[in-house]
Amino acid sequence: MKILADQNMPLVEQYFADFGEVERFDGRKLTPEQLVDVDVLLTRSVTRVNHELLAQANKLSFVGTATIGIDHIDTQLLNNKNIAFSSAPGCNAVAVAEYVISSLFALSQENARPLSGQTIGIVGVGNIGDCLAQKLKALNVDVILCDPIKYEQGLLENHVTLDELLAQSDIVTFHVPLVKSGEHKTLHMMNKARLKALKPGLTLINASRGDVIDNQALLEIMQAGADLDLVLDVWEKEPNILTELLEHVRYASVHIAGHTLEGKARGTQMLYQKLCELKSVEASKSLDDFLPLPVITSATITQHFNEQDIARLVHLIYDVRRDDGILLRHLENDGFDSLRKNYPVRREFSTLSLQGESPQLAALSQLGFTIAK
Ligand SMILES: NC(=O)C1=CN([C@@H]2O[C@H](COP(=O)(O)OP(=O)(O)OC[C@H]3O[C@@H](n4cnc5c(N)ncnc54)[C@H](O)[C@@H]3O)[C@@H](O)[C@H]2O)C=CC1
Ligand SMILES: O=C(O)C(=O)[C@H](O)COP(=O)(O)O
Repeated sequence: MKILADQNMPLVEQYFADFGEVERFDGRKLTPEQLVDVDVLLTRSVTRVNHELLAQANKLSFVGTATIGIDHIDTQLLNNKNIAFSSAPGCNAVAVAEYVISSLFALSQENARPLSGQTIGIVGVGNIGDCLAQKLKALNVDVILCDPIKYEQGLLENHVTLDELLAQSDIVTFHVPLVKSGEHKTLHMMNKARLKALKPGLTLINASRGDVIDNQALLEIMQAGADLDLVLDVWEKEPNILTELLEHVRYASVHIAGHTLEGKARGTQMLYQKLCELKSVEASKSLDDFLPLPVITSATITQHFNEQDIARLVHLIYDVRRDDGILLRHLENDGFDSLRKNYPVRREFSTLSLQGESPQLAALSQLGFTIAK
């Protein structure tokens, strides 16, 4: 069996070598010729799997994307061609939620405004939005949710419309898929009219897909003096982003919100499990076999732990500001993609085991830290 895998997908050899020969490709440069005689194609979000790419795919029986977003895959085409398909739902939900939590604490410190007492609006309450909402409950913030699809399905008790959410929130964070048409279209859901109507001082976070916010309109309102704190991980037209926007963004990163070691590795593992299922083989390998020990494994916390101490603990594991700024300096040539490819190792909160007597342990556990027994 011949397996073709994106070069930015970790642990493919470890998981898939028993199935056959593994070859790597550059996600943005894959050509139809490379798919001749390939049985399994494993992608990330940057490879468009469409009619043109599959023109010479004579043996392809499985396509997997180690992502939750599937806007780069023509799933109808795969279905028509009888090619099995799988994404990796939930693989990076914790990572993205932790990216948001890290951003919230960084802004709270820099703006000298405690998180508790603020209202956070989450748009899209799937794997990520739900995980984030659970973590935020630990921090005494008010959370309001917008997800008309889950609400209509009876899967969400409280739901407000997007416009209600924008009016009521101090911080708004987007976790929707990119949907280009239909009743619940998300393409440019933050259009110029909505952007112009945002209340001064609001924080806008986008770690979903760049096209959810009209980037040109956002630039125009920022240039006109809009008072917004912007946290952008995703951009329209990646990797050729609207560079003028960068100077207006508090924390700018290169579509790495989901890139914890665990998040990326889980994506690979989920595709391995799917292929095992398709081939009726027992899935014997697991993440614990491959993940290295983190640099910091444990910490003791004191009785009088407060919100600022929690912020310090969060930033000990991941401070979003380590990823901000580098984008501006590395934009030339292959800057955006090379920053993604060479992204330094980032671990999840759960890799830190906490001990101590603090009443804050329950909240820290809810945030995702491990509590020592
Ligand atoms: N920046 C990054 O590194 C990452 C970005 N993403 C993006 O985040 C998106 C969300 O990820 P998950 O939560 O795992 O996906 P999910 O599919 O579990 O959840 C998406 C939720 O959005 C809701 N939704 C759809 N249209 C909506 C609308 N018009 N208004 C409000 N809600 C709507 C759906 O009902 C669903 O509950 C992905 O589709 C992907 O594009 C995901 C992972 C990493
Ligand atoms: O899961 C998704 O959807 C994502 O956006 C990924 O976490 C990040 O995308 P790639 O690393 O696959 O480009």
